[in-house]
Amino acid sequence: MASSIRTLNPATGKIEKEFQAYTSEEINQYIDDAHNLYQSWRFESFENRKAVMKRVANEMRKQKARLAALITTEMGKPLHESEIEIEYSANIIDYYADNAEEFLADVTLDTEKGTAYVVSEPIGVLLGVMPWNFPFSQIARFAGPHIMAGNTVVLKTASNIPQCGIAFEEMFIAAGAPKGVYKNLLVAGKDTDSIVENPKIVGVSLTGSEAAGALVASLAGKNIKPSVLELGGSDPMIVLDDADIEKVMNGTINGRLRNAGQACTSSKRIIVQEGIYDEYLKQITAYVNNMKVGDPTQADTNMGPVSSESALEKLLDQINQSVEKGAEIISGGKRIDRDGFFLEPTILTEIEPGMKAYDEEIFGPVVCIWKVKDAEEALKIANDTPFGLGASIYTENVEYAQKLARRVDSGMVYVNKQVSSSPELPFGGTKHSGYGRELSKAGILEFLNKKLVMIAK
Ligand SMILES: O=CCCCC(=O)O
Repeated sequence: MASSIRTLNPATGKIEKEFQAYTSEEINQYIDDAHNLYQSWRFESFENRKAVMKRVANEMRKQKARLAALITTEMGKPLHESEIEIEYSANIIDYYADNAEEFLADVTLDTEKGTAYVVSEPIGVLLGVMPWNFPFSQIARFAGPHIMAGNTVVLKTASNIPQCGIAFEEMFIAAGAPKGVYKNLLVAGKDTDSIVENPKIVGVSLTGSEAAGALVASLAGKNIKPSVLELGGSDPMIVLDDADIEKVMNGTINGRLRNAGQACTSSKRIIVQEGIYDEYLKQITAYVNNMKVGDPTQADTNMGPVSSESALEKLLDQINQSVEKGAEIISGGKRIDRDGFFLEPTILTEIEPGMKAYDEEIFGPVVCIWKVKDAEEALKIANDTPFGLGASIYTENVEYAQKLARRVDSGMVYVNKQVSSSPELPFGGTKHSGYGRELSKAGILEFLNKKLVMIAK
């Protein structure tokens, strides 16, 4: 039987490598190793943890070309985007190596009862369940903070990027990290449940679909384990009449078409005020019609394939079903006739509730545009979603943008820029986009025992 853990190059449609899933004995052994190492790692000095993690980040930079090629082969993003992702991943790891000690310093409390302070202690072995769309940076933002905090981690990546998962672990081996601090688990999705339930796993962080998140979080909850969920999104991008069209175009290109639109924080609903609508539609149509879509290893390629045949089929179904119900295709809308899983970059307008383009997350290069009378109508559409990850607002009236930002139901609002991430800025959502935060100081605080020490007077 063919393995479900495999590299299937989405640019060619060819299987390049298959992997055998670990047995449950192997999985348990690796979790035991992580648990055993935790007994000493938890008391390791910040200086020593930092030295290990700095070497991991350096290895990543040294091996950037090989790692970027693996990302592109396994999930299809253009090579130049993969290289940026490797740099970014190394930066995240450096950020926590440099700042963890300060973030986790004891906090003295004001009390008349005596001397009291809170110590931030690690809690044990954490499971990360990470997706394919950013194979390295998603792991970095999990492993970087929590290993620096003194936890140890095991990691399950999506089944379509096994070589990226293995390569991430190789960075730790090359850095001389102690065995057990980081372990990649080659396991199929169905084995995740038993890992969450393993008594030596004390917390889980998942980035992925709503369905996967609900399942993993319910198992974690049943076993009294904390979880962080970073799930889907249908981020609104509100464009007001006085917006700078260049910023709006940059925001659309980087915020909707980068990574072939396969980002949780992609601007999936672009809501444009009527005064700037025609100019925007003209410019975005011209851009989309001139995009170079194709081989992601070529330097001049703007967009590669989507991740899989099933992802492509789902996108085509979402487009076609919406069109049947009255949505209009301004550009694209079809599969590109070549090997691999390529979708024409697509522009859709006239989208109404009841259409998949309105009701569902569109995880691909489909620019969905709404025309609205004013900011109030824009806000109504923006908040009409079960998701609440990010949002962006484009206007030259920054004061007004900040007022609107407080009325958007989301975990992040960017003004005059696409939603993105940065080591020092918190990342996460509300509603069905999940809970908890990654990155920044907030990210390292998720899996800790905040222990009170109180010395009575
Ligand atoms: O799919 C979500 C990944 C977030 C992308 C980013 O880090 O900007």
